[in-house]
Amino acid sequence: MTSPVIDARGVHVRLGASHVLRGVDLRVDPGEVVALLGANGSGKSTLVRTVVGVLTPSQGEVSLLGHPLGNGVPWHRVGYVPQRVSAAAGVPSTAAEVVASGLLHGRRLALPRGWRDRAREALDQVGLADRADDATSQLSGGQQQRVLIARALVREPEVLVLDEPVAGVDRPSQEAFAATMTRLIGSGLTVLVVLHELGELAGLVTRAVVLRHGKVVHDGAPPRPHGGHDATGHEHVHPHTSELPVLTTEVGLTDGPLGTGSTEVGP
Ligand SMILES: Nc1ncnc2c1ncn2[C@@H]1O[C@H](COP(=O)(O)OP(=O)(O)OP(=O)(O)O)[C@@H](O)[C@H]1O
Repeated sequence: MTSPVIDARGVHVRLGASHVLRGVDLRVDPGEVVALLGANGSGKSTLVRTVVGVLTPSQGEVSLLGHPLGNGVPWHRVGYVPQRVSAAAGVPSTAAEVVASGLLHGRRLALPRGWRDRAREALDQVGLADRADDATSQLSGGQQQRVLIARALVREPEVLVLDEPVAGVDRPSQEAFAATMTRLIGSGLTVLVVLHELGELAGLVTRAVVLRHGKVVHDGAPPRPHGGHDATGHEHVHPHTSELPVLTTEVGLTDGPLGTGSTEVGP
């Protein structure tokens, strides 16, 4: 039997007074592309932050690449793109420098030889090679997000964990990102990705896990795009109504992974 790349069992996470994750099991096998879906506040970010060791479960166990979370995890084989944060915070740095910081891990406190070329190659994968020497503060929010994706890719990870990687990124950049992912997945990359809509990644996702109130309510086939609402170019500008087809009906839920009242879904 294949060893899972990500193996979370019976995970509970409490943040302050909130019991956010309530007994989550999540297994991701090599080569899978698993989308994590769910309404706002259902616990998606909390789960991925727990998987990459940012948060500690109050109960349950998490293994990554066969190692229980802790010092033994080969972090250099793991890429993580957090939910949208500015790549420009703190000390002023160029896009290439931010990307190169992805080459630092564990005890590696000095950049390896050739880091500039590697950073430039990673930036090229997200269509930003020409901005390598620009200060990140001069980049738009969407471009900064692409810098963070490049920072995760520069390690040439075996597993990539992404929290809404294309939120706020324009359609051409989403397409470029999907093309890069297609190539990496073709060469064996394993992916766990939080998404609000499958969008450009729909064709790549092999399985969907839907969270609701901190519990897994679906683990199986990804929802099919329905009525065109997940299609390229669709404008997500209006709220759900009970008559509208939602992703949720595809996965047999009474409430949607995107949540009633979300503005994500429409015909
Ligand atoms: N530091 C914190 N302290 C207390 N509660 C928190 C903290 N961080 C998150 N939460 C709560 O945990 C719940 C889950 O949050 P989380 O960010 O994991 O949801 P999400 O599914 O990723 O949502 P979104 O789609 O909006 O990004 C929310 O109710 C949130 O308010």
